[in-house]
Amino acid sequence: MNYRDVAKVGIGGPVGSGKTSLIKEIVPHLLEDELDVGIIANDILTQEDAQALKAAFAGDIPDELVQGVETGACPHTGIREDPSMNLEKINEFVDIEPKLDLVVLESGGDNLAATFNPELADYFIYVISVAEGDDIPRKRGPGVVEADLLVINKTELAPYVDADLEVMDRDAHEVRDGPVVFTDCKTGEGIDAVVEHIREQVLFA
Ligand SMILES: Nc1nc2c(ncn2[C@@H]2O[C@H](COP(=O)(O)OP(=O)(O)OP(=O)(O)O)[C@@H](O)[C@H]2O)c(=O)[nH]1
Repeated sequence: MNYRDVAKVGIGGPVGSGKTSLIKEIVPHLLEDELDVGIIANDILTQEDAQALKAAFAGDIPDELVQGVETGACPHTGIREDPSMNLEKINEFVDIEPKLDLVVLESGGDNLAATFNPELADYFIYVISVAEGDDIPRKRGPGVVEADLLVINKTELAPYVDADLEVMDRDAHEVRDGPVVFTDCKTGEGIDAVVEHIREQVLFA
């Protein structure tokens, strides 16, 4: 068995939009489904996201199945043009845990153009934050347009940053055909809907 048999969910989006927080919220639901899950965090030069995720899942996921990939200057390159480092890491995971069901891949901060190579992610979730401004969807970034699922996070911050969620919803549906879910990782709002999409589209497809 190798990485080709393991379901792979890529989570991308601009710096600070809430990718790590989303993983912390969705993975416990997948573990409740008794799935064997691995996590890879692509980061520029540090292991910061990987360390945060290791700490979050200590005792629930073996340490060696929560790993960082240091991509150098541009994480986007690591998930798009040359996914080999990530694919090697997934193969290492499968050697460690042959029953592995799913790998969640986070791509560290990048611009609106970050998308996943189809070989690396069967399902691509793009996370933007309400706090980045309600005009983000209509800028038609490839992540927003092409992702299998668009997650618009930090909804409770909308009143503080003058963001109109209805406008974001309308614009998002105008620029893309796929689903859009609004989430708030602080309260857990919308997390069930994200998990349901993963179950339906990736795990039990
Ligand atoms: N208020 C609020 N804060 C959030 C939410 N989601 C994440 N945050 C906060 O936003 C900050 C960035 O969240 P992360 O999950 O680290 O974002 P990220 O996209 O993984 O960041 P990078 O890996 O640096 O690109 C943290 O301080 C989180 O606590 C949310 O739904 N609401």
